[in-house]
Amino acid sequence: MARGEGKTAGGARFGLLGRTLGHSWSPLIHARLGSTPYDLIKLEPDEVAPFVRNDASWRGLNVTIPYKRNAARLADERSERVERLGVANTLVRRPDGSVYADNTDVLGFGWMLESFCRDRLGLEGASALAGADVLVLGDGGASQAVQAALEDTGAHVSVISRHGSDGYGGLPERHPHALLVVNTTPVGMYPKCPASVVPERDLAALTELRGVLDVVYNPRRTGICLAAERLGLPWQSGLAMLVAQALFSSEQFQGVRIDRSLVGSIEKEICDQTENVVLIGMPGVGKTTTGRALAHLLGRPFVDLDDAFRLEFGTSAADFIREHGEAEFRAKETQVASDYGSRSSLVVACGGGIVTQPRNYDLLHQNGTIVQLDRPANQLSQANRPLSQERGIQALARERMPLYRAWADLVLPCTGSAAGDARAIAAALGLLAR
Ligand SMILES: Nc1ncnc2c1ncn2[C@@H]1O[C@H](COP(=O)(O)OP(=O)(O)O)[C@@H](O)[C@H]1O
Ligand SMILES: O=C(O)C1=C[C@@H](OP(=O)(O)O)[C@@H](O)[C@H](O)C1
Ligand SMILES: [Mg+2]
Repeated sequence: MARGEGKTAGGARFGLLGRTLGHSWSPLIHARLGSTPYDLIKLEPDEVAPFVRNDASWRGLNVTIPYKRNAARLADERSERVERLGVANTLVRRPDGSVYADNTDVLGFGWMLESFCRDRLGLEGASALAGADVLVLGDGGASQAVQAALEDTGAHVSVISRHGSDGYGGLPERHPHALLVVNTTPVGMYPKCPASVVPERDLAALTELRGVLDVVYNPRRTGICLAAERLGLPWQSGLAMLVAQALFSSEQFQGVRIDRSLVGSIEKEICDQTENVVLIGMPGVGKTTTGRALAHLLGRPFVDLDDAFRLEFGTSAADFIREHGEAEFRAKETQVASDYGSRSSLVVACGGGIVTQPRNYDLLHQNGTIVQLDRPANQLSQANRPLSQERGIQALARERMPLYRAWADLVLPCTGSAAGDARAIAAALGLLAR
């Protein structure tokens, strides 16, 4: 039996049951909710029934693929939601030893939908969706939970899938009145990101669309969320659903009501921890130096994309440009940006020309807050910067300053010390220890 670490002998015990469990936020979330110790429990199919039925050491379990059906079947009693869907993500061992199954994915999505409708769409709540057209993308397990929560609102739900009668082609023609789109497919999930199952032009053509929800939470902005953001539409990643389902599970594990405002604060804590800070700006402005200082301040890994380029291709960015020209450099620079942009919790310093390629924006913003360092052009270092030397700083600034501005979530006028700039960025992003 390949159990997770931290097993407790005969005591209260919580955990996530699955077959292949990579990194999971659930232990951290449940620690905040009071369900500890919370382990990752990896079992082979033949181990699941004996563990669930006979191992008296666990008190509460979350269950993930591929065991949600087993969980529903193995329970002595099922909630109405589990009876309806045939899948459970929550098991509770009662004092008499019997096992109760619930599905808090439904409740978690319901919570996310309710707060999205209220806080982002300005509606009275999800019940205001009654009669509205909602498109649910995908027809797998997550889709079942989303559909169940939407049914309760009275919305008119259309399930879009590859194999069903209602496919992905021509959505704007078939569903011209869609008000909300919910992605339940794994398309766009790390590491194959950013990606979207619906092209941006089709979202743009849905003229009554008010918002986009995704159940995927890594990266923070999937392809469909990035598209929504560009179209000026409210969007929400699946992190809210993840935290909310954990809260509803934890309530059942402990048999108490838990403060609902914890959903927002835990979600924010995870966002703050995982979102990359990405520095852009003119060559010589101080991205590399300030980036290193910021990483040190925050205790995070630092990646300079020019260093990563040298590691990957065996030559410095400057030498590569001198030898092969700029166009070839840009193609390779995008590969490097794609790799590091999809990771989490990094401080990333870009090369000054990263903004010349529009495709790089989604790669860096999917998981990152973009910060422009700004200082007067006459203060910029030009040493070993072939493009600054050939084209002149003023010409580069004319071309790039509007792009830096358009990409930046935050513009930082440099103060004169890298450590001071690092502190100013951390403070502006709310990342200093509270
Ligand atoms: N805050 C700062 N104040 C003064 N000089 C700085 C500052 N940050 C960086 N420098 C200097 O400016 C030059 C360019 O910095 P660098 O971090 O390589 O910029 P970039 O990565 O944006 O091209 C380096 O010589 C560095 O020591
Ligand atoms: O401005 C540019 O086009 C470049 C800037 C450099 O990075 P810095 O901005 O860190 O100097 C490096 O990526 C390459 O020489 C190209
Ligand atoms: Mg640099």
